[in-house]
Amino acid sequence: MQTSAPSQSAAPSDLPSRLLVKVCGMREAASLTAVADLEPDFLGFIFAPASPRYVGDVLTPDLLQGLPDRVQRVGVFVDAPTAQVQATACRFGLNFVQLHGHETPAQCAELRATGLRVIKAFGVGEGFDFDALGPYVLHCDYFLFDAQGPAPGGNGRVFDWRVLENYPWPVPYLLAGGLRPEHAAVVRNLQLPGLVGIDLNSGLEIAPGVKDPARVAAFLDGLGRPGAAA
Ligand SMILES: O=C(O)c1ccccc1N[C@@H]1O[C@H](COP(=O)(O)O)[C@@H](O)[C@H]1O
Repeated sequence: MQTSAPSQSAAPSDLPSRLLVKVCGMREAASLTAVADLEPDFLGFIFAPASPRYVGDVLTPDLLQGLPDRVQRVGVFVDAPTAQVQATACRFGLNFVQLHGHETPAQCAELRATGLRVIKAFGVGEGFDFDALGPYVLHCDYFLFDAQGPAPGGNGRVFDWRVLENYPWPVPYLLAGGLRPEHAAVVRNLQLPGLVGIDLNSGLEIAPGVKDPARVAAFLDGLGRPGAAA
């Protein structure tokens, strides 16, 4: 177990026995296949047009439908209308939506009512107000904590993870923000309440949206995940 859950967190039996790994910002077929072979728990696809990792026309539903079922497909959206998120999720067979903008608790609830699972992302800075998360607690499957930066996500910035020592809610969360292979050893030993997984993105790229499978493998190796080979 990678976490020490406080009394208000999910019961230990609800938490995975190892850190979940999401690799985000996948676009083209070659690196998608190579990274999927490394058996991440989630693969993320950016549906925010302003992102350099925007899937655009490069990603086809066929490409996603070819992924193994054990890999959860996550669509990342920034302030997109519910109907658009839902239609995209349906078209690409997404399991999760990651909401990386100013989406409300009501929108999280609406999307969850359609059967999608919801990850709500928050940018963490100094003096982060955990109370602001309260209205989201009943409507999200996971939270995701990322660094604040000029863009809504994908900034490649690491925040001070010690802020999360005071995490007070029962919703499990993923840690994101500028994670690179050299962080793996530290991440592996993090003891933060509620932490169940990590999200890897720009720190593992050859170019925006093109992941380097060797760097992904190196991170998984550093986490001590067996079977992760380049
Ligand atoms: O990656 C992007 O371009 C992006 C754009 C808009 C919203 C979210 C985005 N990515 C998410 O950002 C975090 C942190 O990424 P990084 O490691 O700092 O590059 C991660 O959760 C991505 O899913």
